[in-house]
Amino acid sequence: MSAAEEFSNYPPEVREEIARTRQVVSDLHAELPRNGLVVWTAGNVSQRVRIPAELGGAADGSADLLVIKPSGVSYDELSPEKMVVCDLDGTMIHESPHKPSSDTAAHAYTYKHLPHVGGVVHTHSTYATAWAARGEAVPCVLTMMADEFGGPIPVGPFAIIGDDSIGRGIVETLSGSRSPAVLMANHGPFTIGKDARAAVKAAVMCEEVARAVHVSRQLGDPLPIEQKHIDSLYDRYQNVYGQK
Ligand SMILES: O=C(CO)[C@@H](O)[C@@H](O)COP(=O)(O)O
Repeated sequence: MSAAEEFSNYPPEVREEIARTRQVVSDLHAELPRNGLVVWTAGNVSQRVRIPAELGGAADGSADLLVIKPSGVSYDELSPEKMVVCDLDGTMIHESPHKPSSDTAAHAYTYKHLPHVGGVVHTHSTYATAWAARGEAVPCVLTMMADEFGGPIPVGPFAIIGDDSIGRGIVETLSGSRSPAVLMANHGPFTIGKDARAAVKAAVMCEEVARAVHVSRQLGDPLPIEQKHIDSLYDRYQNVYGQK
């Protein structure tokens, strides 16, 4: 079935955005093993497909879609055509031989309740998951943490996969934080971003700082950073750094 037939109830502009997003999400999954963030098929990436009101969307984003990987498929077998398209209730909106990721409900809940979020990533990266196993937030003791996370990386509640309890934990925890990452207790990191690439970057940085702070704590007590310095570092990195 062609993409046009697959999503024939959507206007051409939306079908084109779905196709583009499937390519983006498929390609970004390669970043997870490349950065050492996953083993086997653990972990997943999704991106929101924004549907503007003039094309049949809702002002609050509730009619948007999400594109996510198929559950349990090896990273080297992923392709745009295998990416699954769901509504923000986590329900597939097309015929596919593939079931969506087992974390689809968590991704969908996050998009539904955080309209600014355009990408979600979940991994089981070793050091971030070790902090999650202890239910301890990663303290903001590195300038890189102030840059990317604007403070500590918070811990979310223990939640069982399969319904929206993980999504609720992500939203409740991140709604009160500048951090784009949350360590779900006993499970692992979930990250958010303006798009999937930003969420993948947050996952890479989350693992890096979790490792660095862990190593530092083997040597002694890391030095705290004053809040005013955290705020100025965060502001610079978010608004000035790079080619902005
Ligand atoms: O954390 C879990 C399962 O506990 C999942 O993220 C992981 O197994 C990946 O599942 P999917 O292949 O995305 O269905």
